[in-house]
Amino acid sequence: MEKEQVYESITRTGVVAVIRGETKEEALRVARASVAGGIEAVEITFTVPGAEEVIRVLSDELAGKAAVGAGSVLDAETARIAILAGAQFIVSPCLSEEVIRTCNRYRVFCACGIMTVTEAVRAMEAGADLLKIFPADTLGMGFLKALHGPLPQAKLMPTGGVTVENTADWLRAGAVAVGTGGSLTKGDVSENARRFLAESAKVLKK
Ligand SMILES: O=C(O)C(=O)C[C@H](O)[C@H](O)COP(=O)(O)O
Repeated sequence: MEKEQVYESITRTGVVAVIRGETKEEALRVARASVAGGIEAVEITFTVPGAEEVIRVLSDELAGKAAVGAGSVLDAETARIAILAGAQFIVSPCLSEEVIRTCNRYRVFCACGIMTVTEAVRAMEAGADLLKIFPADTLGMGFLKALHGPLPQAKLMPTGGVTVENTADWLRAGAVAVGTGGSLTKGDVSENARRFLAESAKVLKK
């Protein structure tokens, strides 16, 4: 999947599902239910045991329906393992130039965690495709808006503490998408996904 298509998958609905299950089976179930609810980008975190196997299964099964990525990627080695398993995008919670470099070596979309203006600029200079504001609930919407002052070109995806209730506010504040884990994956996942998408549609369809 080309980088542009990944960006489209992430921003069409504006919601990325962050999947952090205790087992492979749970991760598969939650990812499938998220996509059944309309989400088009799922991030399998590397805290899931056997995450690369989950990525391998889903990238095949969900082809044409959703982009399948890897999350909690902390180093180049993990990025390479994820890419070999078929990950179409890589997400790290922190700024790691070696992760960004590895992604670009294989032309794979890279979302990189940032929490300061300096990190945002470094991530863009290193070639990150999307900046993940993390942890978004700690930094707040004011941080996102302030960042867009000197850096209007930055593509921002707040993650951490994003809920159905605040999704539209984050998008209105200027985010191109949000990443959500706990609020999506507890209870009826497909129904939660539909509720998230109803909120993002209020902003994105205008
Ligand atoms: O390191 C990563 O891969 C992360 O994305 C960190 C968190 O798992 C997400 O920020 C989800 O956070 P919640 O939506 O608050 O559950």
